This record gives sequence, structure tokens and C-alpha cells, in this order.
Amino acid sequence: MNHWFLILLSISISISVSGILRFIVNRYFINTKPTVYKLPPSPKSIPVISNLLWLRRISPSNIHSILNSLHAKLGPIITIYLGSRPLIFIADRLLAHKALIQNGAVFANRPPASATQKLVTSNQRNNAAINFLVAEMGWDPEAWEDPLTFKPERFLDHDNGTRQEFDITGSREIKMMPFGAGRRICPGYQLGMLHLEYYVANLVCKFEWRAVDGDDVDLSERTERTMVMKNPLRVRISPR
Ligand code: HEM
Repeated sequence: MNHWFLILLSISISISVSGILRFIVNRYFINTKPTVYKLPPSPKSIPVISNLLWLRRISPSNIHSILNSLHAKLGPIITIYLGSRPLIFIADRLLAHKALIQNGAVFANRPPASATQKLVTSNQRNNAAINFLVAEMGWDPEAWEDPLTFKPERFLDHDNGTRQEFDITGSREIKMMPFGAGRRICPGYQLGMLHLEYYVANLVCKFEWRAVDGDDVDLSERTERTMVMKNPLRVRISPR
């Protein structure tokens, strides 16, 4: 008989036998009854079909508007099923503070990286991935005056004159979380901030920046994989 056939036959037999043994051990010797947690509300769905429809509809450019409309209907914390896996989305910065700062130990594990988690920071609890909608937190008018207006000075005035540095770690209150928050906050956040400040300061210090004639700075946005300028800024730069 062909060698390959014998090899394949023995692999299939060993997989089947190990599957049967695992089933017997789990069923009769180990109490594997799963704990059922009540998950946050989710849109009404027909199993499998709804999942496929979701997957067809969701893309990096519309995921935020789909999630926003679901949050408006169901509240700041919702569940969406992708396959059999629940994904929990938290859009509220106070809930994020409760989860990541006040209950940091519970929310300290992480799933392996996937496409969804490139858009939002994520956190895994049992079989559910928990995603924090960081953009919504940054657009909260309770945290920021005119959140969509370009006002860099807001980072100078944030502390009611106490001259405290803006708390980017969110330990007191989460107003934005570019580096995550709590136990798994980015350990390189100070280095990251230092590099960015140094980079921008050098661009301003070393070059003169002028808008191309007739152009104005247009801060309208367009969503691609990340948020980009709808009309990219065109400038003439010259060494100072
Ligand atoms: C502007 C620059 C940076 C940004 C915006 C950024 C942002 C982030 C974010 C959002 C996370 C995930 C936090 C979470 O899971 O909740 C993270 C994790 C991490 N970052 Fe950064 N980061 C930056 C720079 C850096 C630098 C310079 C380093 C190292 C020198 C670094 C090392 C790490 C590591 C090791 C983790 C994983 C931490 C963990 O899983 O416990 N990052 N970062």
C-alpha cells in the first residue's frame, strides 16, 4: 500500500482517538460547565446570517458610524458577535476609567493582534474582546470645549490655573487615551511624547512655513484606515 496513504490514515486515526479521549475526559472527569456571563446589549440578530451581513457591511471607513448608531440605540456599552466571538465596545470615558483604572487587574490581559484592534485599543476578558472607542472619548463635549475645533492651547488651560501637566495616563480622569490606560498603558509613552515634541519643535524652529498662495488650512477630515485630511495641507517651507 502507498506510504502516504498509511501516514494520512494514522494521522486521522490519532486525531480522532485524541478527540474522543478529550471528550470523555471533559465530559466525565472534569467539570467544564462554562460560566455564563450576562453580556451588554447587542443588536437583534439572526445567528450566522447576521454575522455575515455585519462582516460585509463593516469596513475601516464606516466602522465608526455603524458603532455610533448602535451606541445611540443601545447605550455606551454594547456587544457585537463576529462569528461566535463576542466583541464588547465601550464608548464612554467614565466606563473606560472604571474598567482600566479602577478594575485594572481584571482587564489586564490582551488578545493577539488582529485587524479590528488596529483601529481601537482592545482588551480580552475570557472569550470576549473589549474595545475602547478612543475617538468618541476625545470628542466628548463634557471633557473638551468645542472638541472638534483645533485649539492646541486647550492643553495649557486644562488645569484651572494649577499649572499641573495634562494627565495623559488618565489616572485621575480619562479625557483621551492615545497610549491606553491602566496596567497595560504603553510603557514607552514618555519616550513617544518626547520624540513627538522634539520633532515638531524642530520643524517649527528650523523652517519657515507658508501656505501655498490661495490655499487655506482646511481641517475637514476623511476616514481611511486612519483619519486623514480631506484636503491635504500644501505648504512652502524654507530654512530659517
Ligand atoms: C507616539 C508614540 C506611541 C503611541 C501612540 C503608543 C501607543 C500605544 C498603545 C495604544 C498601546 C496599547 C495599550 C493597551 O493595550 O491598552 C501601546 C502598547 C505598547 N507600547 Fe506604545 N506607543 C507609542 C510609543 C511607544 C514606544 C516609543 C515604545 C517603546 C520604546 C512603546 C512600547 C510599547 C509596548 C511594549 C506596548 C505593549 C505594552 C503591554 O502590552 O503591556 N510604545 N502603545
